Amino acid sequence: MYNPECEDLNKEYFPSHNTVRFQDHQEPNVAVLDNFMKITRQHREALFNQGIQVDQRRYGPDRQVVDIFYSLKNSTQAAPLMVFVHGGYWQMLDKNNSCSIVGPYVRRGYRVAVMDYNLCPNVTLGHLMEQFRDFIAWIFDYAEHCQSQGISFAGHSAGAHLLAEVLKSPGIITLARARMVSSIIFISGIYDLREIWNLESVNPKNILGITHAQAEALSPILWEYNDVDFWTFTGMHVIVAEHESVTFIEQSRRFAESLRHQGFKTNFKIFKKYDHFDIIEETSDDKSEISQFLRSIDE
Ligand SMILES: N[C@@H](CC(=O)c1ccccc1NC=O)C(=O)O
Repeated sequence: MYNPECEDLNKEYFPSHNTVRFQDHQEPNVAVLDNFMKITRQHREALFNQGIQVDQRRYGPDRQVVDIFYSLKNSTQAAPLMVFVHGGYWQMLDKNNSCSIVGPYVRRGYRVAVMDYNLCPNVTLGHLMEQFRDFIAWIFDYAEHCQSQGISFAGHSAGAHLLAEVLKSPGIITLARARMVSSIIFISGIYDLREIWNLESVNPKNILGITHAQAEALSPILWEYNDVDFWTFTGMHVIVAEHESVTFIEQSRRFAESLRHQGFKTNFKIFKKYDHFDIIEETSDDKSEISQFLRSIDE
């Protein structure tokens, strides 16, 4: 249990119920989510008015596609690559809601990959994580083909959970590949599935298709990582917003502790004033706290 004083586990695991914005709305939780959907779509549209190009690639059947954003003006094929993995409890959202981070990185000369993945219940969470490994293999092949100057990964919420796979993919990650990765940014993630696998609000009618044993096996906070020495030069950044539930903040803190304890170079930070949603929305704004932080990682 991450919040010993918790009265309602559903609220702990429903980020929209922990916002302090939209308090003049009848249902702030609905308003914050509607706003997130609207704003993040606008962020994608705005990219095309700034002369940013996109190539669509496929890493598998169905929804397994990646958009690669770049600017013809200020990036070559060998530009550093930022890869973003969206959240939505493995059952909602897509790449079109997930482009807020693109503009600032492209303006700094990066290519940015924003991916879609198959959602539950079309796949089980176990199957989704296998397919995510296919994506990891694909994106490293792509980066090698482009001779990318480096790769960074960022994942939000359930996307941060998926990202932990990068650290645990023997056979895909070689020493040379790990050395290409400058940073992995875990944003407001969920790393322990033991409390949610049978929580009706998060996993209604078990649409994730997991058993208790799988919930444990699919929890990065419980993993023992091999090849930690591959990652000596990679910074792990576990960050979380202030206006999240105690459970979300504690999951991030303990995940960071687990990574650090196992030998990864790990930074943990709570972002004041943000909630689960504007911590992503504001990545579109070069001047925001979160964008300044993301820039500081590269310096
Ligand atoms: N139904 C959830 C939505 C949610 O969890 C969520 C929404 C957008 C991005 C990430 C989310 N959560 C975890 O992946 C809520 O109301 O908080």
